[in-house]
Amino acid sequence: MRSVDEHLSACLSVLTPLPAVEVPLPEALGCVLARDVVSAIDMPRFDNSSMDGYAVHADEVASATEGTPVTLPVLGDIPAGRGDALDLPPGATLRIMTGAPMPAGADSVVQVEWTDGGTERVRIVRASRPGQNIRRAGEDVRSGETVLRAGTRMTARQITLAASVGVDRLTVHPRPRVTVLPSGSELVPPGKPLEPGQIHDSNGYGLVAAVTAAGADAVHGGIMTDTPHDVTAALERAAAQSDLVITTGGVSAGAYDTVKAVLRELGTMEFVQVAMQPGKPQGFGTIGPRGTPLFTLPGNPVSALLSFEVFVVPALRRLAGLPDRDRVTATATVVEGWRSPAGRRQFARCLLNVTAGGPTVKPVGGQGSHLVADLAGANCLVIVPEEVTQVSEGDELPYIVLESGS
Ligand SMILES: Nc1nc2c(c(=O)[nH]1)N[C@H]1C(S)=C(S)[C@@H](COP(=O)(O)OP(=O)(O)OC[C@H]3O[C@@H](n4cnc5c(N)ncnc54)[C@H](O)[C@@H]3O)O[C@H]1N2
Ligand code: MOO
Repeated sequence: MRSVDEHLSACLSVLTPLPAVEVPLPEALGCVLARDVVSAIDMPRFDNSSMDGYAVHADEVASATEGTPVTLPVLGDIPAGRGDALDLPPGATLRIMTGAPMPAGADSVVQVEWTDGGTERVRIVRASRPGQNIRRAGEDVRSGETVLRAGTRMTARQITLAASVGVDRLTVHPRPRVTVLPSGSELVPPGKPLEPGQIHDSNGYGLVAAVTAAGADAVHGGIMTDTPHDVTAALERAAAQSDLVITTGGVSAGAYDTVKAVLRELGTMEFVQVAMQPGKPQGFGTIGPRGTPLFTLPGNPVSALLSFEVFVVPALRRLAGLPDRDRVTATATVVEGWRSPAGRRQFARCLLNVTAGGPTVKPVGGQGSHLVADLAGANCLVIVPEEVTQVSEGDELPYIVLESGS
């Protein structure tokens, strides 16, 4: 059997980031920048007020208190967006709004709460230091500065920055387009009645959700029945339309394991047994004229979703242009033991509890590959090394956090 790490390395070795494309800013969400973003402007663009108030000469209001207010004439208003060059002469104020450009000569802003709010004359009851309530040109970003580096993933924060510096198109690695193809003649979509021997397709729905949660674009390509013609047509269509294809089912030792049979003809595939539990039967390769990567995940729903976490999430990161990442960042103390198969790395569905004494884990019911209710109740996967057959209370084990269900 191949180790988990060997199989992951073999899959990743044929994957490279998707070719860069230029997209409108809103479409860049979730994508990884392929080119640096350089600002052509200072940010703020000009000295401006951070408060609604009055632009003043600080030395003229230095003595202002509730008991000894300073009263000055108000020469006019500067709303945000006013663009004409204004001067503040000595002995006067201009009413100014948040974000409005500072008039030449003024060196401070008194916020309106420290005044009587007058429009002809204003009574100021507190001093304001030089520079107070002024946001300086270029203090955030300098013109010519690289504000976002290639390799950065675009979230709402980076979109805000790009928009602020006026960039409306970005060069990015696109979000991978993924087609999920569940296989099995017993499968019926949820919402449809079940005839004897039939079950609902859960892998198709679960994996589309998992792909989306991983930041890629997913489509359910329809259920493939166990006929070679159906499987061939679905695989060829998916390979032509996608950057990655995921199938489930039909790859172990069954007489009707059609996916495996068809792919032996159609693609450059490797079917292996991986020393893990769940997720032993795995396949990876490329199909179609574009060499579209393809994962054949096992059909058992728990096996399919956990294999996705272990192998497909790193593959999607690679295609999206993100660096490899070790998802194990901590260990937790076991508070209730369980058994693990000899010679296989177990990904045990557990409940993680972060306590004052540190994180603890305990198993959620059974570890069978068909137990989807227990899977839904888990919030982490504890990784039990290949040589361990009994996990005991007090053991310290690494874990992967799953997306929170609460
Ligand atoms: N003789 C052997 N039998 C099996 C072995 C083995 O080594 N020798 N391995 C077992 C393990 S481990 C797994 S995992 C499964 C994987 O089998 P397949 O990938 O070929 O999947 P299927 O046989 O098509 O289905 C397995 C199971 O999962 C259900 N299933 C399939 N697709 C879906 C779906 N979209 N939604 C919900 N449930 C699905 C299917 O009905 C079966 O119950 O093989 C073991 N057998
Ligand atoms: O290895 Mo299978 O994936 O346990 O059920």
